[in-house]
Parts: sequence; C-alpha cells; structure tokens
Amino acid sequence: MTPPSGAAAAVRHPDAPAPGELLGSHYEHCFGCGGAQAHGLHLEVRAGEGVDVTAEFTVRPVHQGAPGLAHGGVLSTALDETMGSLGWLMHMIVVTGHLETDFVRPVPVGTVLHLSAAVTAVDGRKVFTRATGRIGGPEGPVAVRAEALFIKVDVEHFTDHGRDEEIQAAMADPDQVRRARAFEVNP
Ligand SMILES: CCCCCCCC(=O)SCCNC(=O)CCNC(=O)[C@H](O)C(C)(C)COP(=O)(O)OP(=O)(O)OC[C@H]1O[C@@H](n2cnc3c(N)ncnc32)[C@H](O)[C@@H]1OP(=O)(O)O
Repeated sequence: MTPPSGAAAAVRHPDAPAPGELLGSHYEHCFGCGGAQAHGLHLEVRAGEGVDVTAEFTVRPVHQGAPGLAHGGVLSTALDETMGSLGWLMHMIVVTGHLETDFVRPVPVGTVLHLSAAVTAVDGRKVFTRATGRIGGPEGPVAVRAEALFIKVDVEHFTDHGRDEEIQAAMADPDQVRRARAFEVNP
C-alpha cells in the first residue's frame, strides 16, 4: 500500500465539483450511495478543496453485527464508498483493488460516522487513498481508518461484467448513461 517512489500527486480536474458540493449518487442501486437501496448506507459525499471528500453515514439497526453495534464489513463499505468517490474529483472511474481497514473503536447503532478521505498518490492507473471515520463529530475520536488501492477502469468494465438485466436498465436511463460517459466525453 506504499506508493512507488515515482508516484505523482493527485490532480483535481478543472470540472470537478466545487468544494462543499454534494457529489450525488453514481448509481441509484449502489449499496453505498444509492437512494433506491432501502438498507443501503445512503452516503452523501461532499467535495473537498483538493482531491479529498467528506461524508456522513448514520448507522441504522439493519447495519448491526453484534447487538447494538455496527457490522465491521458495513463500516468497511462506508470507507470503500467514500474513497471510491474520490475518482469523481479526478474524472476517473475507479474500482477497489485492495482495501484494508483498522477498527479502532466500536460504533453503536444510531451513531453518525463522520468520514473523510483523500488521494495520497497516483501511479498510472493506480490510485492510492486513505480514509478515516470519526464518531461524536467531525473532530471526534477515530473509530475506523482504511487505506485502499483503486484501479482506473473504462465503462466497459461494468458493461462487460455486470449482469445483463441491470446493465440494460442502466443503459435505458439517460441520466445514468450521461453520468457514466461524462468522463470519457470530457476527459
Ligand atoms: C463508479 C464506481 C464507484 C465505486 C465505489 C465503490 C468501490 C467498489 O467497491 S468497486 C467493486 C469492488 N472491486 C471490484 O469488483 C474490482 C474487481 N477486480 C478487477 O476487476 C480487476 O482485478 C481490476 C480492474 C481491479 C484490475 O485488473 P486489470 O484492469 O487487468 O489491471 P491489472 O493489470 O491487473 O492491474 C493494474 C495495476 O494494479 C495493480 N493491482 C491490481 N489489483 C491489485 C491488488 N489487489 N493489490 C495490489 N495491486 C493491484 C497491478 O499490480 C498493476 O500494477 P502495475 O501497473 O504496477 O503493474
């Protein structure tokens, strides 16, 4: 997870969302950010000043692992989704290649997890990222932290591998196609 010595700093795309702007969901059925997923995380991610974002995730009873506590895999998902959204600031479509999470404090149901993530380096198609989740406020103690390697892919990654039913539905939605193609038309 250490970027190679030749890795570059991340570059914010000139057409990236303005600092403070909500990025919006990339797919309404996404478990991380989609509004159509009843039990999803419903993450709303906001652009930062650089190639960084913030987000909030409210832990609900459907996200439990142990009684009254968030499931660790769900917390990893929140970190994953937050870091994955960094691609939007660089106009890159990325998928997670490697993700590692430290669970530092238990996170009770009802907690708002305050997430922040940033790109630490870029090396060709490889995007190195880091994230933390704090409880009790944006400056509260760290409950979870993660590092992840994302890999830049083309839209064909999804159309070639996704189940036909969902791909056809997504392709029939002009908003979804516009979102998916935005980075290719306006790289
Ligand atoms: C719009 C989307 C928002 C997403 C938000 C949520 C994020 C997600 O959860 S995405 C879903 C989970 N991830 C996936 O399903 C990805 C599944 N994996 C794959 O499809 C492929 O392995 C993929 C695309 C990551 C890489 O395959 P491929 O395009 O053939 O690239 P490949 O040549 O193997 O690797 C490229 C580079 O990355 C490195 N790499 C790839 N995977 C890893 C890994 N797991 N660990 C370390 N390095 C890796 C390779 O070593 C290579 O490095 P180098 O350029 O230095 O030789």
